[in-house]
Amino acid sequence: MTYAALLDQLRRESPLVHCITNYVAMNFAANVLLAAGASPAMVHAPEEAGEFARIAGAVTINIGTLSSHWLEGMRAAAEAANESGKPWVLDPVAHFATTFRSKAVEELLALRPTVIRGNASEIMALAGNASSGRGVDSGDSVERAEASATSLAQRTRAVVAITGEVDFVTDGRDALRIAGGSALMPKVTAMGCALTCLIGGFVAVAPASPLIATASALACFGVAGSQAAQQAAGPGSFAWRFIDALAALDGNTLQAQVMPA
Ligand SMILES: Nc1ncnc2c1ncn2[C@@H]1O[C@H](COP(=O)(O)OP(=O)(O)O)[C@@H](O)[C@H]1O
Ligand SMILES: Cc1ncsc1CCOP(=O)(O)O
Ligand SMILES: [Mg+2]
Repeated sequence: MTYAALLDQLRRESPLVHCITNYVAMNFAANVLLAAGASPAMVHAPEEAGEFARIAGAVTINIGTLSSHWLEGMRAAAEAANESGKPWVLDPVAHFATTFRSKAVEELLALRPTVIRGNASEIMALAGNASSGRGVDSGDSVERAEASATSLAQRTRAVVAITGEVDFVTDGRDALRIAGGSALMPKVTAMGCALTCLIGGFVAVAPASPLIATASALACFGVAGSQAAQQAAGPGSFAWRFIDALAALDGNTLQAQVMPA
């Protein structure tokens, strides 16, 4: 299965991706999924999140703007995804910052996500190691977090992706690095959150290959990010150029971004 073939499949099947993401990210993440070829739905109410998860191809859960009410919706969606055999992706935004967040993430981890995607500080802290994260932005390098990702993947049996200058993804045994992107990406809010939603799109079309599916989403961001940065005057024009670049992405460019770690 090539990365190009997976992108083709995503565009052809346009999977319904049930996203529980934060208020900051909702609009941008939905536009990222549409540009890539998937069909996003932002649904977080506990009254309907479980029911919706059953009709989606995958679920993504992001704790960026958490409240008790949202957490109830997250639990319902993750449980329904598990019961109906759908993959789900966890984005533990700034989970180390408060007791409420860290307890919520512990609870969600116990529901066995298929993929976990975070920045280096988030993944180091999730593996129980000291990190220099402050709020939603990373204070650590991907390289420093790689051992944490491997141990977290082995403990949780999830695929774990760390994003940053060069991304790293592992299932606890095999590992890949994904190059590309731009230093403008951490200057645009919700880039990481939107990427988590796109991972949901790829695992929806390749649920049996979560490592390759996750690497495909990371490679899409790598290529589109490098292309958008060539013409961008700053973070504002980068953001809309990035959406355009994703929509125009040539799948044959993806393979060159990925190397074995
Ligand atoms: N310095 C960088 N150079 C190239 N790409 C980057 C850089 N920092 C982040 N990215 C890319 O930005 C996207 C979001 O990652 P990141 O900023 O780590 O997430 P988060 O917003 O969760 O902290 C990923 O595709 C990642 O590869
Ligand atoms: C600024 C902010 N505050 C709470 S969630 C959020 C968005 C963070 O997005 P990302 O982690 O993708 O940069
Ligand atoms: Mg960010």
